[in-house]
Amino acid sequence: MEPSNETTVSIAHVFKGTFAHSTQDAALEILENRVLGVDNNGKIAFLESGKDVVSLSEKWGFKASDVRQLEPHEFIMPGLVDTHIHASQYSYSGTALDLPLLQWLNTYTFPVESQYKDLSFAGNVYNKVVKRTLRNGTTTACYFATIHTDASLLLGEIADRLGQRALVGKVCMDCNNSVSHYKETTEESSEETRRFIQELLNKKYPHVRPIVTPRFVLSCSSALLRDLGDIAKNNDLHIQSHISENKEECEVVKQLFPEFKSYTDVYLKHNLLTNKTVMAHGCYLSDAELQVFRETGASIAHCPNSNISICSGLLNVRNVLNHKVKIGLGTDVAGGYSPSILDAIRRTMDTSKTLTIQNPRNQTLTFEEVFRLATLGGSQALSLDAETGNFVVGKDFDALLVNVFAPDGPMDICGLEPPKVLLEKFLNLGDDRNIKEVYVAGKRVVPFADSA
Ligand SMILES: Nc1nc2[nH]cnc2c(=O)[nH]1
Ligand SMILES: [Zn+2]
Repeated sequence: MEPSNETTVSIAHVFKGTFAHSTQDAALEILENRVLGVDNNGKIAFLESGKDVVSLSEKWGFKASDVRQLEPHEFIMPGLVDTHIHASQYSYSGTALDLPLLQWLNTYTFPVESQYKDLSFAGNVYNKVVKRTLRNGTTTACYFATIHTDASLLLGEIADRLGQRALVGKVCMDCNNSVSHYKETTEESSEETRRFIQELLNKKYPHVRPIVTPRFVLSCSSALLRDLGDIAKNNDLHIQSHISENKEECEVVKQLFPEFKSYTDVYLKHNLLTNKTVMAHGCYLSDAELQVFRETGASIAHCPNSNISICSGLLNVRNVLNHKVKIGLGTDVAGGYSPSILDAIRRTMDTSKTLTIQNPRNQTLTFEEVFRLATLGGSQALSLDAETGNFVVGKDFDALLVNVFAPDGPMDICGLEPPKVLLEKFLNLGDDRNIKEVYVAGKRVVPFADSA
């Protein structure tokens, strides 16, 4: 399309039909008969009434034939945000769910992760996990890789090449009593983290950034935690780790760090809780700890599949929301067996309903609230909501084009359904067959390019 005379920006895509997204005020806003334009920088240029399409075409310089008219059973929603996923554990997802956390790490996780020293092994799995998550609608992923710097850089390169927005973490750990070859010295871990950050930033990938990644308190010495807190602070970087996932883990943290008020206090005192920190799980955080999250702006990645699959616990999301702590959803592959955030949505509802069964005073989350957690909530939890998360003019267009009744898909048409019903059906019954197209920053990334 030609740039219009009135503006230097040109329009790359125009969609007309139904849009569903969340805002701070509304967990679900359905916009029918709207027209949305995406500019050549991948940003949302306008979102207006469908009646204005002629005047918009004159203003922005696109032709009527450029408008993509959605079918009645199609809609566009924001891309899904996975706030916590171990790319390196994808190879054994769907297996090894018979042990609790600490034994699970020693028996399955550390031996597999140690293999990522081999770049061809790493490249093979990392290609597959990025493609699988993109196909399932994950436009933003916050990844743990392994301790290996070059393999972690390769994950960044693959996310960039396939067009996924990603935070990528080289895992840091200088304590490991069970699989002793899978750890670094304190100096190595800090030095390699610096190299990882520098080399990833030097690539100037537009949508892939480094995230400082102490594995968790039990894998890191106090000296390493302090170094990582300093590195994050000096470079204004994101931070991710795990917290209060499992009762045995919480007990061991208490024994090893008796001088700290709580698990949260250990991270706080090592400068690891900031408004760019995301902590996975948090099943056993006290109200006082949630208050610290609120004060620091740190967020929680809720990983319900993992919490149930390795019998860790049930996070009370309602209580987290009542404390005004930022929260998004995570798959936590491979503690969680599914790479899909649609699955995380369903497990979040199941967990919430389980808590209501246990205590009817626990107010069940609504599907609209969980939709927000999976989209805008995730972007807020990763402090990326200035760029993505919903359809606000000026944000990047990260979106899914959903066809609820895709041929050979999992749902049948039984009548004309309103858009809210179509969305609810997709969230509960849909899968990648319904995700016809995926866009990240205005670029169509699914279906994959022939070269992918
Ligand atoms: N679920 C999960 N919890 C952890 N805590 C420390 N490492 C891990 C991990 O790899 N997975
Ligand atoms: Zn995890």
